[in-house]
Amino acid sequence: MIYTVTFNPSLDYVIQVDDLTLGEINRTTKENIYPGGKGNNVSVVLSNLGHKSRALGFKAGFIGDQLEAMLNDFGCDTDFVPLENGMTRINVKVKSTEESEINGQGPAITKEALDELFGKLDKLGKGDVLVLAGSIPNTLPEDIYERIMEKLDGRDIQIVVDATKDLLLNVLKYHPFLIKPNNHELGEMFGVKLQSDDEIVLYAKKLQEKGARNVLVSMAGDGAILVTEDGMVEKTLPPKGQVVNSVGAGDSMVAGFLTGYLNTGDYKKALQLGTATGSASAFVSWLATKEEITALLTKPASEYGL
Ligand SMILES: Nc1ncnc2c1ncn2[C@@H]1O[C@H](COP(=O)(O)OP(=O)(O)OP(=O)(O)O)[C@@H](O)[C@H]1O
Ligand SMILES: O=P(O)(O)OC[C@@]1(O)O[C@H](CO)[C@@H](O)[C@@H]1O
Repeated sequence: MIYTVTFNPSLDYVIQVDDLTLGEINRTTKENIYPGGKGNNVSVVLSNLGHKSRALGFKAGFIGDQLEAMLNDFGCDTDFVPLENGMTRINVKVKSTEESEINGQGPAITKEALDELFGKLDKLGKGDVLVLAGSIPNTLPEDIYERIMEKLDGRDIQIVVDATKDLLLNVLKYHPFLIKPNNHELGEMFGVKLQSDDEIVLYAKKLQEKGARNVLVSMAGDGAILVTEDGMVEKTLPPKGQVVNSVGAGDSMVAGFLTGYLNTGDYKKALQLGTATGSASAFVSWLATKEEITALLTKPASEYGL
């Protein structure tokens, strides 16, 4: 079974404001509300690609209830821990001449609620896949992903971590199956600005030296570079298209990569499917469907087990 964990899920309010001006009343020309949070997005796209998963995390207030209902409508199984106080956040994504995002702080997570989540995670075992994705509310300790991985260490669970800075660096000693920083996040972790593919590969390998098994570095419109545990270094370029909403492109890439890998056991195919899935989501108003993804594949979908 695949499990995703989103510590700070959201509803995403995606609005088009043609000419955003700070300090003025701005009017939208388009608005939509989608379920959000990185792990939840991975669950939605996995479901679109035919993989069942269970979305874990926390929900609070009526926004949390709505989030869960929307995820269930999109075919995702959820098992959220309810929080007694606070409200699941609403993240605002503004599409104008540029894309801007305002992400909420999110509700406080109590020790009891955290224990309940750990109780659910304790049931995972051999053959399960766990995706830990996104930021954590500032009420939680920075080592929370590390604690989860320490608890699950040695159970033969394939763990994917999509996080930044110390949240990611601290888990590497537990040998995550896959990590997916983008090129900016990779540079930030080492305090450098990465200028070339060679530099990206060099720093991806440094993350492997610290314990990561496979490192997938996404580069938005420039595609992605994968460095695998068996020494393969592979770059893909994204298909051409018009970006409509790139929120969730990275999460889609993770879902596509996992699907490709689980269906074929082939890292190269996983990278190709991951790239097409990321781009397919960037080219539509929300996370891509299977049809939208397969339309961007250069080989028959059956080659990826779809
Ligand atoms: N402008 C674009 N054109 C084509 N493909 C894109 C574009 N932006 C993203 N993608 C696809 O999505 C993948 C992931 O994108 P990106 O590197 O932006 O991830 P990210 O930074 O984790 O994104 P997010 O946090 O918004 O989900 C890219 O490797 C590419 O395949
Ligand atoms: O605040 P975080 O956890 O870093 O990111 C949250 C978020 O921006 O990530 C998703 C896209 O990847 C959105 O659905 C969501 O709003």
